[in-house]
Amino acid sequence: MMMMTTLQATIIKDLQVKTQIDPATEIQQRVQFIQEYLKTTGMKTLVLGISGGQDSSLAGRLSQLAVEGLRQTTHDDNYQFIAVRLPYGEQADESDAMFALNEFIKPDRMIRVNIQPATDAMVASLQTGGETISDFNKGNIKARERMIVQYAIAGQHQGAVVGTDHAAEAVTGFYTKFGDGGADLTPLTGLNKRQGKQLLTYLKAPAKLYEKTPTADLEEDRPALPDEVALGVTYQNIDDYLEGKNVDQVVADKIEAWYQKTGHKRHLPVAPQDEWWKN
Ligand SMILES: NC(=O)c1ccc[n+]([C@@H]2O[C@H](COP(=O)([O-])OP(=O)(O)OC[C@H]3O[C@@H](n4cnc5c(N)ncnc54)[C@H](O)[C@@H]3O)[C@@H](O)[C@H]2O)c1
Ligand SMILES: Nc1ncnc2c1ncn2[C@@H]1O[C@H](COP(=O)(O)O)[C@@H](O)[C@H]1O
Ligand SMILES: O=P(O)(O)OP(=O)(O)O
Ligand SMILES: [Mg+2]
Repeated sequence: MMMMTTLQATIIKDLQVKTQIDPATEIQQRVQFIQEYLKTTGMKTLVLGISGGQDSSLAGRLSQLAVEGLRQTTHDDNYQFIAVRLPYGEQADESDAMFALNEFIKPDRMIRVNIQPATDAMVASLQTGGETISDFNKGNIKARERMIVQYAIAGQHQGAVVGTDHAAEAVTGFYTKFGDGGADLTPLTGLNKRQGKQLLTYLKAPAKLYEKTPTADLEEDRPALPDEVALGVTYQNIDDYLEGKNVDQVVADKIEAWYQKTGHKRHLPVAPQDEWWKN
């Protein structure tokens, strides 16, 4: 076991993680944040891809609660949440996504777009141009196609794209840059994975939504690859680390290596005047 290091303390501060949370307060503040963002920007809708996983279930429900509250206080029915199903062809766990939508999120509207034709066309065009795309890299194209669809829908409906990034993903940079990392607002920022579960429990989400194994499910060679296998550390490890608890040195080293390697994802593109990347 190691004691908390300076780097661990810096990461916790940078990612704005609280050691302990009050779920009711977190939900109220995060819903209020979404509402203030819409009112201040003049945007009317929220757009978010729903995979059937924990994070989009939580961000989706908070989005729906936010627009319902706005409709009540402003009497403006243009405030709407648009949930988007974005399968690549037939999604193996499609029933989980529909369960999340119908039994918990209950969005105003649902749109389904199959990202397979666009993804495959891009890979084929790259092949024609002389670039053979690996299965892993194709996975990132899928995540970016999902981003394109969400922005296309947002563009049609005065919408803002909601991102599902949170501290337990941000610390390892475990998302596709400008793919699922591309969004207008991220209401889950600062939460770790178990705090997300606490919020879902408070919201009376069916347990299977937060007991599901987290996966990006982007690779065809390794379908439904658990995030924890890809990362080499568990979310329990990551959550403990982010709460300032003692974790094994080997675990801390792995988390910190991911953090250092993915700093570029937590910043805007680098300009000549920037210094942060030299650290
Ligand atoms: N669970 C999830 O949330 C989720 C979702 C999607 C992807 N993923 C995972 O996230 C990872 C995404 O893959 P990735 O990180 O290889 O691809 P990425 O496209 O997100 O990031 C790599 C790209 O970032 C740029 N880059 C790399 N190093 C840089 C640096 N030092 N400075 C500036 N730019 C730099 C380069 O353009 C490089 O191609 C994969 O492991 C994937 O499975 C997880
Ligand atoms: N199959 C999917 N349909 C809709 N939206 C999806 C799908 N897969 C991923 N998403 C969105 O991307 C983020 C990130 O997913 P990770 O599992 O964390 O990689 C997810 O929250 C959805 O908004
Ligand atoms: O982003 P999601 O909803 O797919 O959740 P998870 O990361 O747990 O798969
Ligand atoms: Mg997922």
